[in-house]
Amino acid sequence: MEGHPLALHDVMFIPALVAQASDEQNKKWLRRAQRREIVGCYAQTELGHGSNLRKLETTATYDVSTQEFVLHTPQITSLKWWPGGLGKSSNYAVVVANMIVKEKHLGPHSFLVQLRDEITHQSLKGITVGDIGPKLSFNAIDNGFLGFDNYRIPRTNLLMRHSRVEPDGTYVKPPHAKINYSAMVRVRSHMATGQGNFLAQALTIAVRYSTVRRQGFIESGEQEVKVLDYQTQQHRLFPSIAKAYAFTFAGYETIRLYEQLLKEVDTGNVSLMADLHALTSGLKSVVTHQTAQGIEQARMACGGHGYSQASYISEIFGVAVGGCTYEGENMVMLLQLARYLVKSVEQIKAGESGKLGPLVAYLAVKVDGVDLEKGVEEYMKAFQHVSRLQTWKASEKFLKLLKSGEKREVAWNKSSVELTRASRLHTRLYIAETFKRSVQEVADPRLKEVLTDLLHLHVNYELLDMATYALEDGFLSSSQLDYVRDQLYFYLAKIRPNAVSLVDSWEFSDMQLRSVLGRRDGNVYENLVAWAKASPLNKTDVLPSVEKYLKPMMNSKL
Ligand SMILES: CCCCCCCCCCCCCCCCC/C=C/C(=O)SCCNC(=O)CCNC(=O)[C@H](O)C(C)(C)COP(=O)(O)OP(=O)(O)OC[C@H]1O[C@@H](n2cnc3c(N)ncnc32)[C@H](O)[C@@H]1OP(=O)(O)O
Ligand SMILES: Cc1cc2nc3c(=O)[nH]c(=O)nc-3n(C[C@H](O)[C@H](O)[C@H](O)COP(=O)(O)OP(=O)(O)OC[C@H]3O[C@@H](n4cnc5c(N)ncnc54)[C@H](O)[C@@H]3O)c2cc1C
Repeated sequence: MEGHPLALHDVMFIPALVAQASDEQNKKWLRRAQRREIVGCYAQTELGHGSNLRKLETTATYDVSTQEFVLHTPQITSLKWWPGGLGKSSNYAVVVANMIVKEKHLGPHSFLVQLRDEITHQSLKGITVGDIGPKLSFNAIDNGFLGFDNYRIPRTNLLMRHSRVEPDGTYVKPPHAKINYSAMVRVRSHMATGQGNFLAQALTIAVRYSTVRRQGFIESGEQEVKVLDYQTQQHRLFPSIAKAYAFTFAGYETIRLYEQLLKEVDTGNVSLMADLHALTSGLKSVVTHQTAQGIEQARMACGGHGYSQASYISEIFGVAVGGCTYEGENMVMLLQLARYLVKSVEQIKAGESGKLGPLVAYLAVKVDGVDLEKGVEEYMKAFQHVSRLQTWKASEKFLKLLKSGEKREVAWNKSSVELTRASRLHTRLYIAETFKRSVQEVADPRLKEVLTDLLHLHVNYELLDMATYALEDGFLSSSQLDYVRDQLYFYLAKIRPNAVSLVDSWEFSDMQLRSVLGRRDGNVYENLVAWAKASPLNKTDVLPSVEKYLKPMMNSKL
């Protein structure tokens, strides 16, 4: 859970080679990387810039006389900073640098760079590399810094699957300007399943513990109740169980799309790139945020013991919440999706609705009202309505500011909170729709019934959470919202008997969970005592600090 120093080798280094190095280059590098003869990382972010890639400062200047690139770190802010596995483990890196050929700045490009000697592992001359120090979590990963002092690499170390620099310095452009961002798009495509998994771990711990923990009464005179029987506890945990399933289903879809994109790009078709970028930008942001919230609620649902490291939930939280920042800070990525939404609105206004992609076609179709009692399809229409309403409002705000003479960037900034709201609603619609589609495809009728209950819980919870938007233009009445509330409480109670099975079905082993509270056998109290006794502070009855500090204080006459 704390991460692994070679994680980025598998998660980004190899995928960057697969997607960006030419077949010829990969004959040299890929097998070696796959066999772990070389260990790599993905070095893009710098001390001064992470979000705004166009302003990366590390330069790779082509020297036509030697047919080499000269990598250089011009100032302190240009140091690579954060890459996982860079500090101590990697001897190679895919380095993203601003490429300069014949004095022309050609923007960020990826290079394979050797950092350390393959035998001694010592850093090479011209390279400064090290670890950036302890972090909130992920402390088994050596996130690192890296500087170059006019460090030379062969021309052929530019990853040349999509763009090339010929020996004479002729630049051959890629088929899409952002094709070199593919390693990030890949991780973003996988993040919904990854985050769903983190949320599932925390929920497994909290739900199991909530059936062991007895406290208080619902009806007087009986045995104290399992805390999972409280409606508030169910409300805290069950909607997140639904989300963990929903994120996993949505993630399967984005992984499939990414695989499809890879194949299409290889045949020169880059048409899916904009759609997948918009989709994964929004999904990564919403999923990481809701996962962090869900894990924190799971921790609190365990009361005092949730705060102990014995719960292990704090470590899961620390790792998962990193996802709000890595692979694109959430606000920044929500605004990437917003660009796509605003463009879609502009297309509709220009009478080109027919050109809209399937995920945004609903923006052009108005619905007057819904009958929620008819079922989930009507909820989908309600989600579409709130997302459409907010997307149009935010877009109109931006377009009006533009028309009034504001510069594009200023108008964008003044509309950005509203735009991020639109992106979230659009993404939550996507999650609900993929959840619905996935449940409909389940073949086993008993499984389908339980998952359908979760789906109903999800759509009621989500609609209630978006109620402000739905009430704003009178789309939903307050009596409809009362119906949604009643449905929500109905499904909380209906799911209760299946709650443990729903979390057990994720099949985390005790070794994976590392939680005293979440033990499969439920022997929480005995093991909490054993865990506490094993604390380093309990190795001796009297600590040295007693002689050193406590006694002088206690014996002092002052
Ligand atoms: C089995 C595999 C497992 C996989 C992973 C599993 C994950 C599960 C968790 C397990 C944990 C494991 C370890 C943890 C790993 C952590 C690793 C972290 C790594 C990193 O963080 S790497 C660094 C990541 N950095 C970023 O993400 C930076 C964010 N910034 C950007 O991406 C860009 O700068 C930008 C997108 C915000 C803006 O780019 P730019 O300035 O160049 O572009 P513009 O804003 O001007 O936009 C111009 C148009 O280009 C389009 N665009 C941008 N990007 C793309 C893209 N990628 N694809 C297609 N199109 C793109 C914009 O939309 C614009 O289009 P428009 O038409 O003009 O609107
Ligand atoms: C655990 C972890 C692992 C990482 N691993 C790697 C790795 O392997 N390789 C690698 O290269 N990098 C890695 N990173 C770096 C990571 O990708 C960046 O930190 C991330 O992209 C955010 O960029 P930043 O730090 O520049 O944030 P900043 O952009 O400085 O964000 C600060 C604030 O500014 C806001 N902001 C910035 N730009 C805008 C904008 N245009 N509009 C509105 N608001 C804006 C943000 O929303 C945020 O609130 C890792 C980071 C972490 C935490």
